[in-house]
Amino acid sequence: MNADTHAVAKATWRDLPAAQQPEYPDAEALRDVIADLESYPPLVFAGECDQLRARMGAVARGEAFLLQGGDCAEAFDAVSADHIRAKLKTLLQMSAVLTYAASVPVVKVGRIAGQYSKPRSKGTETRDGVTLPTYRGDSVNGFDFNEKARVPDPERLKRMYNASASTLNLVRAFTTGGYADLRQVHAWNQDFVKSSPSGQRYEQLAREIDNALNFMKACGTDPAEFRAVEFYASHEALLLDYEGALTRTDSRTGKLYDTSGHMVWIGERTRQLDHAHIEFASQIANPIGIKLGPTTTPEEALTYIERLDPDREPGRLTFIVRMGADKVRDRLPELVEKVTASGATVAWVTDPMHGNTFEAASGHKTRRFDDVLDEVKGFFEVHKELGTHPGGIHVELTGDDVTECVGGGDEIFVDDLHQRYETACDPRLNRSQSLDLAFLVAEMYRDQ
Ligand SMILES: O=C[C@H](O)[C@H](O)COP(=O)(O)O
Ligand SMILES: C=C(OP(=O)(O)O)C(=O)O
Repeated sequence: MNADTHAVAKATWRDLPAAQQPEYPDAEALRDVIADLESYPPLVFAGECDQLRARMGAVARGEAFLLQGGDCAEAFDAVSADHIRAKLKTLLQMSAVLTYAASVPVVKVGRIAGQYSKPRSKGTETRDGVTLPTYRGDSVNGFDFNEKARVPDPERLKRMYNASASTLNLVRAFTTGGYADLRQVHAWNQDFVKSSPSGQRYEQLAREIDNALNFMKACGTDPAEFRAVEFYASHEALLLDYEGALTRTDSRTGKLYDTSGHMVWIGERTRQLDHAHIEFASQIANPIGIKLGPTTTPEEALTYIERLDPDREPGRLTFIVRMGADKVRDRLPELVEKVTASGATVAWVTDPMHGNTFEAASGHKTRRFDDVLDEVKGFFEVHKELGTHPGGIHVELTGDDVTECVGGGDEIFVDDLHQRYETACDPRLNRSQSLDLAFLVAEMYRDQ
C-alpha cells in the first residue's frame, strides 16, 4: 500500500445517492473519524484479496465450493476468544464434511471481522408508544432501546475497525497456529455424530471420512494443508464512509482495494444500479458479492456483470441468491440461463436465510430449519437441471447453542425461542443446526 496518505483521490461513488446510511448529528466529528481511519493501517493485504479472487474463480468454474458464514450482526461485546473460537470451530467442522462429500476444495470465508452494520426495513422502532431510530448495527448506534443509545455516533466506526482488527488477529492465529488441524476437526465431528439426536444419520459419512484419514496416515501422508487452513474475512460493504476510508491504492498494481476485508458484498437493499454502492464496488479490485432477491431481473443481473466484471474474470463476481424456499425454483432458472448464455462465468451461491424469515407469535424473528434446507435443495435442483455449478452456501450462524431458528435434528420449538435468543438482528443457526445443514448439504452434493 502507499505509505501515509491513503485517501482515495477520486471517490466516484461519493456524489451518488446511497441508501441505508446513518444520519450523523455532527458532521465535523464524522470528518475527524474518517481522517483517523484513513491514517490507520489496512486490515487485509491486497495480495490476499487477489488470492481469494483466484479461489472464487475455481468456485465459478465448478472446481471448488464456497462456505461463507457467521453472525447476522457482530457485536462489540462479543469480541471474545470464546465466541470467535466457537464460530470458527463450527465453520471448520462444516467445511471438513463438505470437502469430503464434494471432493473439491472448500473455500472458507467468514461473515466476520467487519459485519457490524445492518440495513433495516424501517427507519424507526416503536415500543410501548415510544418511537426511536432503529438499531443499525454496533458500528452505527447502540442496541439498547433509549434515545441516547440510538443516536448514530461516528466514534463507533473506530470501534468497528479495532474490533475487526482483534478478531482478524485471533482468526489468523487459530487458522495457522494448529487449532484448525483436520484430525482435530474430524474428532469434533465424531463427537457431534455420537452426541446429537440426529447424529446416527451421519454415521456412515463420518466413518468414511475416518477411513480416508486413517488411510492417508497409514500411507505416511501428512500434508501441511491438514495442519493449517486458508480462511478469509467478508462483510457487507454498507457504510461507505468506513469502506471508503479503508480503500487504498495497492502499490504493486495501482488498483484500489477495500482493505476492510478480503471479500465484500452489496446487500439486497443497496444494490440499485444508479446508486453509490454499486459504483463503489465497481472501483475496487476485491472479490465482490451481490445479494439477489426474488425481484431481480435477468437484465439487472447482466448489468451487474457489465459494471462489476467488465473483464469477465471468473472469481470477481459472486451472485448470492436469497429468494426464499417458495420462490427459488421459479425465479432462479431464468437468471442462471441468461447469465450463462451471456458467456460470463460468475459464482452462484445460495443464501437460504434472508428469504425465509418470519415473526413467531412471541414476536421473535425466526426461520424454520426446513425452509432453509428446502431453499438449498431448490438451488441445487435448479443447477442440476441447467447443468451449472451450485457454487456454495452463505449462512447466518453462530457456534453458540442459541435458540433463534426453529427445527433441526436437536429440535428447537417456537416455545423455546425465548430461552437463548441473543442475536442483535436476524436469527442464526446454532452450532448443531449448522452441522446438520453441512451434513445434509454434503448428501445433496453427492447426489448431484
Ligand atoms: O440481515 C438482514 C437485514 O439487515 C435484516 O433482515 C433487516 O431486518 P429488519 O427487516 O428487521 O429491518
Ligand atoms: C442484510 C443482509 O442480507 P440481504 O441484503 O440479503 O437482505 C445480510 O446478509 O446481512
